[in-house]
Amino acid sequence: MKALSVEELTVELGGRDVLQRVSLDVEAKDFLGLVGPNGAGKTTLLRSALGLVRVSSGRVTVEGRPVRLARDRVGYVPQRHEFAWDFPISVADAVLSGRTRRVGWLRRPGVADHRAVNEALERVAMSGLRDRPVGQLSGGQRQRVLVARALALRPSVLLLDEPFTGLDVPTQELLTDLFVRLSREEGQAVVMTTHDLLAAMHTCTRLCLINRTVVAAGTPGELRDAALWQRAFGIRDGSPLLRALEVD
Ligand SMILES: Nc1ncnc2c1ncn2[C@@H]1O[C@H](COP(=O)(O)OP(=O)(O)OP(=O)(O)O)[C@@H](O)[C@H]1O
Repeated sequence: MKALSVEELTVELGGRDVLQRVSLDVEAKDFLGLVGPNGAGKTTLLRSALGLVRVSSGRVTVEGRPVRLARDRVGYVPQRHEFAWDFPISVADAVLSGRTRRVGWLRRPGVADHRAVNEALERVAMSGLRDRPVGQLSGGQRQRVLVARALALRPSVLLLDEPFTGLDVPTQELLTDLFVRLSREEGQAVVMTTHDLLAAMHTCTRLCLINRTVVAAGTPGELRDAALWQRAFGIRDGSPLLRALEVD
């Protein structure tokens, strides 16, 4: 069974098709890089897998079930600016809030919830800052909190929206190692949007080039045709990017 399956998905926003007949399968153990230019519909695609956007046609399923029945199986790391950092809560409580879909708004968190929070904080090396108000964190620390918040749900699909933006190299490496381990060793499906194409080529097991529709998908080795990248990004022949990507 596919961890995540997108079939002929069309999404209309503001009177136009932002996604047009997008189809994509993600298996457990995949670390999929979703790449494309600004406005290509990457975030919209992630949000569709969370049931946060109205689908015009097509469907999205998680482990064979419609997303509305599988919300507790999908962890989401939004772009950093989307989180309410001025909310007066501690790191541990922010991470615990990731369990809401499992705990519900009314039930008090139990032992399993606190254990999941502790484990998630450890995985992003943030245990030492668990009582710190989130408003006092640096950008890299905030990103690690968002990742821990998604992991606290123990999801089978982890969706990451530009997780490396503005991070220093050690934090990028810590998170890259974590995402690789989660997918390859622990069998989660990880889907990441990114503008860092070189890093995606090196770390992702598969890439999907998207520009409102899927231009190409495959392993990095299968995407060595420069024409695909030119079509997805609208870049010219001989662009330095094509050389950097070593495509021809
Ligand atoms: N709520 C909305 N109403 C109308 N249009 C929207 C809405 N949300 C997004 N869009 C439009 O949908 C398109 C795709 O946006 P989306 O954020 O999914 O792209 P993206 O690939 O993630 O872009 P970026 O790389 O810049 O983050 C854009 O043209 C955007 O303006």
